[in-house]
Amino acid sequence: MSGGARIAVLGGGAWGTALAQTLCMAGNTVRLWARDAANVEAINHDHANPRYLPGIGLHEALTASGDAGSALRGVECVLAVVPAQTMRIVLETVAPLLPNDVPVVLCAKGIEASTGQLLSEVAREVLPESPVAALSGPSFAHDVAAGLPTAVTVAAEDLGTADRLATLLSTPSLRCYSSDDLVGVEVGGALKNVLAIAAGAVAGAGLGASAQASLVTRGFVELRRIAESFGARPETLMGLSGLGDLILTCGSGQSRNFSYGHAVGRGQPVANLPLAEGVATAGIAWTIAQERRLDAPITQSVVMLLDQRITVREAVSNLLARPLKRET
Ligand SMILES: NC(=O)C1=CN([C@@H]2O[C@H](COP(=O)(O)OP(=O)(O)OC[C@H]3O[C@@H](n4cnc5c(N)ncnc54)[C@H](OP(=O)(O)O)[C@@H]3O)[C@@H](O)[C@H]2O)C=CC1
Ligand SMILES: O=C(CO)COP(=O)(O)O
Repeated sequence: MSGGARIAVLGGGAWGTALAQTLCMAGNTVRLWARDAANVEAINHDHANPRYLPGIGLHEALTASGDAGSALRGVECVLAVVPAQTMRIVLETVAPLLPNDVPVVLCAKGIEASTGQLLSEVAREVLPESPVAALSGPSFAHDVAAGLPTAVTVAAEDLGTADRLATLLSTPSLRCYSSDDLVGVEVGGALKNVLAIAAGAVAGAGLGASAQASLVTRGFVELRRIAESFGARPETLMGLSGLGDLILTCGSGQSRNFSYGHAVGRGQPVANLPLAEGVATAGIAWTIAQERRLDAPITQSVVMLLDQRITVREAVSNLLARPLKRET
């Protein structure tokens, strides 16, 4: 169990603040780095992050800084909690400030759209000397920040590293399981966001709970197909970071990806909706599926929907009209 460690969190959004909060509540010293001065000010002086975590009072020991060097000084672990598409630039910013042996735990869920790289591959390129891990699983920031019970997986290629980090990052309300299937944990977390958009779109279009359940189930088949092509283990995909997170995000309006899809399904404007990681991941997931000749019609439908090449009803009609096949 966590307690007494110095930990840095990169990113002052909902998830970074929530993780910092639970780690502080467990007795750790957590310093959060955020680029937005108003955010830093609100965390330090009002013990709040009203933009990203409205209604949550933050622990008084949680401090923030706009200076990455100060946030990283003397830490034994770094949590990287910025959107997937900005992970590379943030890691590049902190690279000169980070001692080699300090592990970096990637907490974002996505695939880098410009390269098709997993975030662990990005991290290894930018921080070749740092141990890299990922934290993923069914966990809404608001729930974690409020101290509600949550379980996630912490994965690293070296099981000893994963075990140590799972111990370091577990708190009385956040239970961390360890795994050495880093790729499996990462890909499951990234792809479930694409499926959450699909589930939200079906719900928003009013196509019924049966359609939603079928879509999520067949979407999970695609997730497994694509993830296994990366070398993910089936049991990882059946765990917290795969099926667990799929159940959470494909069935709750609390999910930003589901909400994004819901707005698309209702024909509402999406321009001002909060971050939906699945938007960036959908295109690259479909590209990867095509390159590897993997059947992924739901992923393809999400891409076409987001490009406004098809409506939700047309997408679902097309899926239903595919040649009948055995359930594999
Ligand atoms: N929210 C949740 O419930 C969960 C989120 N996640 C994952 O965590 C990741 C982050 O999500 P979340 O915290 O919710 O996102 P938010 O949109 O709440 O916050 C994103 C944060 O990242 C910062 N940021 C963005 N770009 C940069 C940059 N180039 N340099 C420095 N900081 C930057 C933003 O700063 P600024 O305010 O200045 O723009 C903001 O503080 C995502 O991959 C998400 O899928 C995982 C589990 C749960
Ligand atoms: O990943 C999450 C919960 O596990 C958060 O999902 P959203 O980004 O869709 O809100």
